[in-house]
Amino acid sequence: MARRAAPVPALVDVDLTIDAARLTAVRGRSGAGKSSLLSLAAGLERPISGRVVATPGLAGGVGPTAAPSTWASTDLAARIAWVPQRAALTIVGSTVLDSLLATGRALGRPEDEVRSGAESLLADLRLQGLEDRNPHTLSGGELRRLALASGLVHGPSVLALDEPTVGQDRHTWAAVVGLCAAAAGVGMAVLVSTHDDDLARTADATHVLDAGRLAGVGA
Ligand SMILES: Nc1ncnc2c1ncn2[C@@H]1O[C@H](COP(=O)(O)OP(=O)(O)OP(=O)(O)O)[C@@H](O)[C@H]1O
Repeated sequence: MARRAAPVPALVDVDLTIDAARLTAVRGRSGAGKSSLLSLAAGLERPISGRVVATPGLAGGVGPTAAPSTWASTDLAARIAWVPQRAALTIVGSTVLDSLLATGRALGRPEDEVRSGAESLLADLRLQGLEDRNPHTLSGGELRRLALASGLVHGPSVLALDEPTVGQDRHTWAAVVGLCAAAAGVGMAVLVSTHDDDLARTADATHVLDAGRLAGVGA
């Protein structure tokens, strides 16, 4: 019988502040802990020790010395958008447009605001013309852009994006990166994990994870 390996922590001693109105990138090798960090920052998982906190001005952070968590007392889903690598997880409607409207409605935004926001996101992300398509018929890159639109449609305060530029061509890459910058520009705390040097160069701050530890600020 195979012996069970001892558990290995995905993150160790991570102390990171994610600022509002900034694009923060996390880089690191495959398996370094980037997705785990995003998942903690988005409140999807709890750390074994330490805390994930949000402050009223909406900086978020992960760290052992942070003040008591306020996430529990807030409408978490409305404040945070998490767009995972497996984008299909975030798609909830029967058509592309429906999926955006459903997300916006579920999070309590007024119908006209949701609709105009959805249409504008589809245009910004070069998805116009695909409104009536079943999301399952989209290409991988289209599906990832739709997931990004779903993350933005309710105007969250924190946007956590796991490798958002994977599968994009030159034009759609520019659309995705432009929207990430625009989200930070309107005050969101945008956190991206990425292997994409060009995306990392556009970030306001870049951190490097190495085997679960923050190994410094990278170029
Ligand atoms: N649910 C889990 N159970 C066991 N191990 C896990 C789990 N989730 C992540 N890990 C392990 O934790 C480590 C960090 O994984 P994580 O997905 O955060 O890495 P990553 O830096 O995002 O990698 P990639 O760039 O390949 O997406 C990896 O060794 C991974 O195998």
